[in-house]
Amino acid sequence: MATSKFKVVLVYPDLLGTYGDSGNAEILVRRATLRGVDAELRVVHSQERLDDSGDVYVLGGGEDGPQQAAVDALRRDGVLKEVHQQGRQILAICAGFQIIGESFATSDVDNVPGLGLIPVVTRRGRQRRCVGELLCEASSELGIALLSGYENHGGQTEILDGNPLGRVIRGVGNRYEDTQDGYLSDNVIASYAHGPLLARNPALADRLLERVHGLELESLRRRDIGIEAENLRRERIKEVQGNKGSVRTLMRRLTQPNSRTV
Ligand SMILES: NC(=O)CC[C@H](N)C(=O)O
Repeated sequence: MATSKFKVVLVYPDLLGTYGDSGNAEILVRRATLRGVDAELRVVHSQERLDDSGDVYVLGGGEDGPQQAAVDALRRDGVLKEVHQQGRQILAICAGFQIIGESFATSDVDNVPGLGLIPVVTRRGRQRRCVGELLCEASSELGIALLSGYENHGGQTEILDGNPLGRVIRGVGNRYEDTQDGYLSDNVIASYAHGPLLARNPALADRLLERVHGLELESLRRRDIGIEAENLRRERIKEVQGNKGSVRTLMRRLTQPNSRTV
């Protein structure tokens, strides 16, 4: 860990906080605390210098204007790039995902330089916006069967090198041309899924915590978690399945023993 206390840094919630994405940071702190970890949430607004002693940096979604303001401020600040190079963990949703890539488009500008932390480019979509429930099969290395979320974006993201977070079962994800959502590397988890993503998929929060160097986690007892998170997850997955496909097949995958979902 960067210091003796586990620290989650919520990056610019004044600009990047659509659909309750700031909740991802709260969930990380909560699930660490439940395991006896001394954890702290540090909220940094866009007028402040970014805290460079975080273990996880959380970026949410945003409309085009705030997204442009956020990338300008983050470039000037320089800390996110530094901590990424040092291997600290980053969770980036939607606009946050686009910002950490090589470039993205807004409704006014075709090619806004991103921070260049991950090799993805986002172009303006020519088809309708991607709006609605998003359901993905998670990358097998995560040991989670399904990821549930909600997407609302115009940008279309192409991965130039590396792997997505998941394969899209329902919805669009990165772009219409393929069935990928997000990006996964040793220290980046990115996705188009709001929800917030970690509220709908607490097992992903745990995988992220497990990636933090030096963080010792006691196992989480079921009674500490409550059944709300599981119910929310099931309800959203069932909702998607109401439109198309077999509920039974998906529910079986959701509850399969090796899925490690909680
Ligand atoms: N929900 C979002 O974060 C939207 C991201 C970006 N402004 C787009 O429309 O593609």
